[in-house]
Amino acid sequence: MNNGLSVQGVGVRFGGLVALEGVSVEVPPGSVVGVIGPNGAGKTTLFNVVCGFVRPTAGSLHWDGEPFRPRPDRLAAAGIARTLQGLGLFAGLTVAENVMIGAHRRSRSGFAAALFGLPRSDRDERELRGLAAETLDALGIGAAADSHPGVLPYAVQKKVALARALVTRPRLLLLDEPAGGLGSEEVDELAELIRSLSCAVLLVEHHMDLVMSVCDRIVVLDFGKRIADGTPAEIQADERVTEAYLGVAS
Ligand SMILES: Nc1ncnc2c1ncn2[C@@H]1O[C@H](COP(=O)(O)OP(=O)(O)OP(=O)(O)O)[C@@H](O)[C@H]1O
Repeated sequence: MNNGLSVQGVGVRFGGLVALEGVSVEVPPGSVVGVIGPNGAGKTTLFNVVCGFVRPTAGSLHWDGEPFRPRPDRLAAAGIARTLQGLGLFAGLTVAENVMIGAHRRSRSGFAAALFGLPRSDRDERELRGLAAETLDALGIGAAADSHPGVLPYAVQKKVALARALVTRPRLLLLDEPAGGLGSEEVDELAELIRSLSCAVLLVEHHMDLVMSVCDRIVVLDFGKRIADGTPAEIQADERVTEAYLGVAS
């Protein structure tokens, strides 16, 4: 079994509807793997399986060679972080505090203790603040640390959500449509950022230019099945992929 994430033969049924059938995806350490496909192809369902939001009805997952039953609340401890389509930021907390929530697993007494000023949390809180500031700086938004998310442009809010994921120093980052709502310059910036990451990335995305420019490999889903898996050049030349997107029967 390879290191990294391995999804093997995964199937998901919602009642009578087959959302995924026999889908396999490998995400080796340090690689960027994209998942694309027309609307309803099963991309989000696959993402939710890896996050532990949806339990597969068939197949298996392995993480670093070990059988893996993901649970959303245990992802960070496993070295996996995610961002979701919605930003999920807390409007009443500052940007720094939002990012600190992502880092709380590194703290002994926990973010809640820091937030409510419980004993022995001072050092942890300082450590968390330092980590959050470092991560925000790395994303070029350190100046926004004390702002509330609501007053910031959408693209900056997306970076805050990304900082909250990256502050855990994950070995695998799961991104669900990170380009959604961004302008073309912002997407270019996002591409550069994804390329600069040292962790592995599983990227579910509609934005073809982004997927083609950052992915080492791309998996294409259609009606819940994997119809192609290859390099961006291979995927662009694959007739089955063009047919799936154009809705032409193969
Ligand atoms: N919780 C659910 N209950 C019932 N059916 C669902 C559920 N989630 C997804 N589906 C169905 O499963 C199929 C795959 O949906 P999914 O959202 O994974 O596709 P997608 O590729 O992410 O689509 P899009 O690009 O539109 O986001 C669709 O037919 C969808 O209606």
